[in-house]
Amino acid sequence: MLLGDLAGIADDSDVTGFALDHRKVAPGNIFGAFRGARFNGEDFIAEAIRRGASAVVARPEAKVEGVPHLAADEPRKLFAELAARFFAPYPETIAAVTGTNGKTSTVELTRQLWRMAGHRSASIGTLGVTTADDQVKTGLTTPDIVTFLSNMAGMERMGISHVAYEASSHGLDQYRAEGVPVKAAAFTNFSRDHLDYHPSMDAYFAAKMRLFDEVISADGTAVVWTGDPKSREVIGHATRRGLKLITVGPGADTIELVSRQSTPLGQQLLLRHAGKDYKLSLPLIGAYQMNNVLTAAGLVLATDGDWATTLSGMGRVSPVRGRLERAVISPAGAPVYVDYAHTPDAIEAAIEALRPHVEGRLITVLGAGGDRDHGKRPEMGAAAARLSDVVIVTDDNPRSEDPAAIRKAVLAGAPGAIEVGDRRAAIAEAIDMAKAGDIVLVAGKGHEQGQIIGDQVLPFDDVTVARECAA
Ligand SMILES: CC(=O)N[C@H]1[C@@H](OP(=O)(O)OP(=O)(O)OC[C@H]2O[C@@H](n3ccc(=O)[nH]c3=O)[C@H](O)[C@@H]2O)O[C@H](CO)[C@@H](O)[C@@H]1O[C@H](C)C(=O)N[C@@H](C)C(=O)N[C@H](CCC(=O)O)C(=O)O
Ligand SMILES: Nc1ncnc2c1ncn2[C@@H]1O[C@H](COP(=O)(O)OP(=O)(O)OP(=O)(O)O)[C@@H](O)[C@H]1O
Ligand SMILES: N[C@H](CCC[C@H](N)C(=O)O)C(=O)O
Ligand SMILES: [Mg+2]
Repeated sequence: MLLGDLAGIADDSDVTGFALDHRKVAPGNIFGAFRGARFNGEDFIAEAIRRGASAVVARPEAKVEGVPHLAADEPRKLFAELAARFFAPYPETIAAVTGTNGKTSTVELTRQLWRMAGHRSASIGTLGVTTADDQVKTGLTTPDIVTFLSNMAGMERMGISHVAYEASSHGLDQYRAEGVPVKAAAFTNFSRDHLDYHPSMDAYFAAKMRLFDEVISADGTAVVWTGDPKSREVIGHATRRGLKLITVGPGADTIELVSRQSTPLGQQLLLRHAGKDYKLSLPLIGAYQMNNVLTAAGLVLATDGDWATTLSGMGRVSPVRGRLERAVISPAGAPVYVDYAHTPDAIEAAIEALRPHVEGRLITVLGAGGDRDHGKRPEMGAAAARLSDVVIVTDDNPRSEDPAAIRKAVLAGAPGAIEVGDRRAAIAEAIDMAKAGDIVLVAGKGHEQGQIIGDQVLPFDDVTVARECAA
């Protein structure tokens, strides 16, 4: 039986699919009724059955009448397991990436390195589903489990053999990033974010560690960036699970970063692998991008990649959209960079990446998102104020909140900063004040194509706006 021994389902050939939202139930679907942040899915069970649900996955306490009740204390987990069996098969080589910052970059760079090694590869994450020829948006970093599994299965049918995906802490916590055989899992770093959702930093870290404790296959390989204060703890999780281990970064065993020097267009690295030293010219600026390239290389080695091909690939990677992307050079000659930094640590990383290239002043434009972690706002402001010469605080997706109150919270950490609510006006002001030798950093939105105000999404692209302001 395809779905195994499911109590009460006599013939699972009647199962036509899986639905998480009762409005999407088609006859024969298995409905997952979960208690969420806004709704209790159990309230929609009767309606889902009226629409033809063939069974319902829900907590034992839920009321399910007329169709089999597949009960579990953690129904999202059971639903993921059953859906995973339904949608199989999947691409042969799947890798996952977790960490506070760098997931999108790492999955994208992994996809590129695999492709350069001759594989048909794809990535799933904040940028959507990316293949060599296409990019389709999903709206979330880790899509819902049905979208995730059906995309994975679809890619297998398209002949894609290698997929790297982002496992966000929300995704891991809600069992929406699993069910597929994960051969390798990477950890990038850990710092403050999402404390609106997770009750504490420990809970946030624990959500991420599910990737190593449960999601990755037992015979898989953990790839750990060594330059983070949490790296040792992650290695502990991997070791306890009996995973193979690849470490990359300072003092690492597999790819050791021996030295690094910024150059005008990138960076020169000295790497040590298997006892030998190798020079690498990386065509991307910023230490953080190097971290992500090495982590991606670790994933490629963990999935049977060979060193010579991977090393040569690293020298040819393309920039990741919205990550230290040079949008334009201002009329006065100041480069304007767009970067997706939206955590205190990322603001620091983005500014540090640009600092070696600044002769005059570094002018940072930033805001913080509404309906997200409030505590990170002053910390983001403080990081920007400490490391920049001029800070302009503006709006970044206020969502349902009062934009002025969000700016006030950011300004609390950046007392000398200039406040310009309208994002276009803020970018224009930064570009106008920039002189030759200065650099402008527009942080927070990266690749995003809209400004979310209330429940409206107004078209907005930092790169385009910067070009228009510089014209
Ligand atoms: C807080 C959060 O993560 N919420 C996600 C979660 O929703 P939820 O389970 O809490 O859903 P809910 O709206 O309360 O509804 C509960 C259940 O009732 C069902 N329902 C609801 C209404 C109805 O009429 N009928 C019905 O059946 C829903 O389908 C759901 O199963 O599961 C949904 C489907 O899987 C997600 O769409 C939703 O993402 C919301 C929109 C969101 O904004 N999420 C962000 C915070 C997020 O997940 N971000 C992460 C990290 C970003 C990063 O990379 O840093 C991401 O992975 O994108
Ligand atoms: N390895 C890293 N270390 C520190 N900061 C980083 C690192 N990688 C990326 N960043 C910062 O984080 C920003 C977002 O990068 P990226 O999109 O790759 O991360 P992410 O983990 O996918 O983010 P999200 O949680 O929003 O999906 C970058 O623009 C940069 O400012
Ligand atoms: N995945 C992140 C993206 C944040 C991007 C920033 N522009 C914001 O809106 O805060 C989140 O949903 O928290
Ligand atoms: Mg991402």
